[in-house]
Amino acid sequence: MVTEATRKSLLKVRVMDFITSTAILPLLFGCVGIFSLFKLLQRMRMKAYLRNAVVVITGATSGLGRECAKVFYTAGARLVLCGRNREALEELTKELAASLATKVQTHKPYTVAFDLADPGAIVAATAEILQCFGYVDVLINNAGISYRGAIVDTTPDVDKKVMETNYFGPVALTKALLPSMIKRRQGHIVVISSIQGKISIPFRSAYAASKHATQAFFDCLRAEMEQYEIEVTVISPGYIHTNLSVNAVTADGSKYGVMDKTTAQGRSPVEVARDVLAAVGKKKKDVILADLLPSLAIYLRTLAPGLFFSLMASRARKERKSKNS
Ligand SMILES: NC(=O)C1=CN([C@@H]2O[C@H](COP(=O)(O)OP(=O)(O)OC[C@H]3O[C@@H](n4cnc5c(N)ncnc54)[C@H](OP(=O)(O)O)[C@@H]3O)[C@@H](O)[C@H]2O)C=CC1
Ligand SMILES: CCCCCCCCCCCCCCCC(=O)OCC(=O)COP(=O)(O)O
Repeated sequence: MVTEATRKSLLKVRVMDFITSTAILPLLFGCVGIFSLFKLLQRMRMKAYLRNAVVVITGATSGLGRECAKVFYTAGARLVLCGRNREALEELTKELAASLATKVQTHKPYTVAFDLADPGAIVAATAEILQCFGYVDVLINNAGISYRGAIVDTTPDVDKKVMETNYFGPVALTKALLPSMIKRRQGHIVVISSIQGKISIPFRSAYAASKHATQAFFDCLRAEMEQYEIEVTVISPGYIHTNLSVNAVTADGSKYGVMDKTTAQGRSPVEVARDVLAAVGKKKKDVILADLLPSLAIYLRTLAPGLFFSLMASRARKERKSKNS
């Protein structure tokens, strides 16, 4: 009598016989080999792309920008670190210079302090960068500010401040660098948007609007720049553990000053910076760096907008209730 165990082991033997007597095994090894080779070539191309590249990073004084500075520095990029706080930029430069030796040659970063809300300062900063380096390979528009407030309470100045920092500033900086990129037929514009560039959640009107505008502008830019071989990467992260909520502006223009639970529980900026490096190295066009729920919410907004709007209205009710209690 044939037992269940014997039947199973007979089946195993037959499957193994089939695999070894046919071309499946060599085919399997072949596929794994080709895949590994592809990955190796991709990594090599990525490293070569960023080594010695002139990379401008805005908002390098803290959070994601600071971590991006570290990973691009380690990759051998020639960095231009931007922010408003000159001392913080100098401190980061010293920290990078003191970091342990890497496999590739590293370069002392150059720093430029300017306010993205000041169009004149953007023009001057761009002239300084181009005079110093001659060209820019990669611009990472990372600097940004968030906001918390109800639309009815929010002053127009607050709406403007958020739009200036998150939208008009990056747009002006990008436009100032584009002519030199077009001339070289080479360059890469990166922008750190947000999941809120794809969906809008209550009490974030100015922030979500600025990020939606960012997504739209840089999508247009990608299409227009294709003829010059200039790359455009839009990166949309979910919550990251930085000071974004602490630095957020409120309805009356004052600083929010609170580390929100969602922010505190967000991804580590170190990990997100690594993902940014990979996205840039692979010349990705549009990247979402978020958990499953925010990613699903983007599909829900497109496929079942009615349901998405109900969920957001209920979120607004809950938030209002918890504020009033
Ligand atoms: N943290 C999060 O949960 C998420 C963040 N993001 C995006 O990531 C980006 C980085 O934010 P994050 O690191 O989290 O926040 P941080 O508040 O830690 O960093 C913001 C950076 O922007 C700079 N900045 C702010 N305003 C200006 C200005 N007017 N001119 C020039 N620089 C300015 C700040 O530099 P300084 O003060 O020196 O000027 C600082 O370096 C932002 O675009 C944000 O929208 C996207 C999704 C989620
Ligand atoms: C098919 C089932 C789909 C279920 C979807 C349910 C809808 C859940 C809503 C989820 C909302 C996620 C919001 C994420 C927001 C976010 O990640 O923002 C990133 C930021 O920029 C953070 O800035 P903030 O200043 O708001 O902290």
